[in-house]
Amino acid sequence: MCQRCHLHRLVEGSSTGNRPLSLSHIHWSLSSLTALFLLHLLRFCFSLIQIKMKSTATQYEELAQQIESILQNPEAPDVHIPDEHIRRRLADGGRKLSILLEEPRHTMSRLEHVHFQLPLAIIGADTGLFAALAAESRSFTSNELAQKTGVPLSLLKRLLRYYQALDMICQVGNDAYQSSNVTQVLSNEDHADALRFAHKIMGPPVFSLPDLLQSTGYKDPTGVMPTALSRAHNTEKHAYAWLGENPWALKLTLAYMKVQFEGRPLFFDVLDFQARFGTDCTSSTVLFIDIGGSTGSQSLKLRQRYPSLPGRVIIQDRPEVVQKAKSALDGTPNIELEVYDIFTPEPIKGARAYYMRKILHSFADEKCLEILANVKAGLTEKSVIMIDETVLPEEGTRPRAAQHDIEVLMSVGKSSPFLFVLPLLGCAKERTKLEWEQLINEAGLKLREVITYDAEYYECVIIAGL
Ligand SMILES: C[S@@+](CC[C@H](N)C(=O)[O-])C[C@H]1O[C@@H](n2cnc3c(N)ncnc32)[C@H](O)[C@@H]1O
Repeated sequence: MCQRCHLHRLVEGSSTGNRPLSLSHIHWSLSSLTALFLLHLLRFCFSLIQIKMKSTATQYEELAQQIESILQNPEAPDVHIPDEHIRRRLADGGRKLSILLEEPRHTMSRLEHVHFQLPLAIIGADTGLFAALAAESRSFTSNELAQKTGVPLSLLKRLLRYYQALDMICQVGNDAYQSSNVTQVLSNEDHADALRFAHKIMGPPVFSLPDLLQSTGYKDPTGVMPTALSRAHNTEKHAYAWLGENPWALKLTLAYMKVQFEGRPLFFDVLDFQARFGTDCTSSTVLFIDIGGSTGSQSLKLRQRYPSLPGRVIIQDRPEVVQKAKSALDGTPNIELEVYDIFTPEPIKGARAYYMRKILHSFADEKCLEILANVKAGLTEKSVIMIDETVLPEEGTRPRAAQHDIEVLMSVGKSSPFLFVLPLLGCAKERTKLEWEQLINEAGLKLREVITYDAEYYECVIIAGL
């Protein structure tokens, strides 16, 4: 008897006065009722899941089609995403989705080969292949490219295969290669130097990091000499002193520093410097001191942004960098250069703004306190210190900032050998808001504001004063 009939009989029997049902019978019948109910519920859920799966599958199919159509015609006007926030959500989502969809073999292949990309990209730059492709918007045959680069066809074809597979160039036909947005980026000489920095300067330390950490029992190596970088380059010097003695490395490092800020917002985009710090200035007012200002990109942009703002703009840096800045800023009016060591008291008093971008992240807390004490010596009531740095979120940091933190972990150490035996005392690092607050308080300064100007990279300007 089916469960439905049994239920019918049960109801019928009790209402017609038939033979009374025993307790065990009733119990069994109730169980059957429950089972029947569950069976129906299960069927219902299953059909819902089927409908849902169908609609989800349709949605995925549609999404895949949309993505494919964007990829087929990346230059189409509707592909341009003017809203930066949406662009970032799509890029982040795409990257995370691609990883989420990986089978184990994909994960392994990605990690096993990720380090091929950098040296291969450098080969494309060194041979002039990327520059040749980027010079014209048409496609090229492999023969044409072999002639332009001087790379034998047999090798070139293998390189071209790799570059198209890794999306560094486009292949638009059997033997037709064209530049893409990535090729354009890689064809620029400053960009190639930044890649050479990542390869020649940061490559050896990062590959030796597992052994180094293992040999020290995974002690925090930041702020400690020797660093992964100093060991890999066989020097006892701090990274900046080593750069001073190696012009080839300084050239690549300056390119890297320059390139990493290209196309990104500046603090002036959210903070009106003139209105905040530039009132009542005369030509003799010291307006802006760019401490560790390198070849002066920020000072230059400040001048361009406020062309009629009077006052002195001064870059202070190490001697070899000031030398480079002289040629980089050749002929730029209204920007002065001064050799200055941040570990000595600031020689210029009463500037409106003492600005430091990407300086303090290279030093351990106690070194930062020395630097801040030196700057503080120059402050008056009207002065501010502007610390332009990454302020790491406590959760969900994007790759770039997290990678940068590892970069400073490998690169910069203390100059005091005494502190080598006290490794936990300090660390050069990207800092969270709390860590910045603690550092500024400890320096005896008042934290006035933390202004985010580049949310994608957590870049902020931290304003402090007396
Ligand atoms: C990471 S770079 C930042 C450069 C520049 N502020 C920018 O954001 O593009 C650090 C700078 O600090 C400078 N620097 C390092 N040690 C220094 C010292 N002891 N005295 C003065 N400048 C120093 C370096 O030469 C370099 O230009």
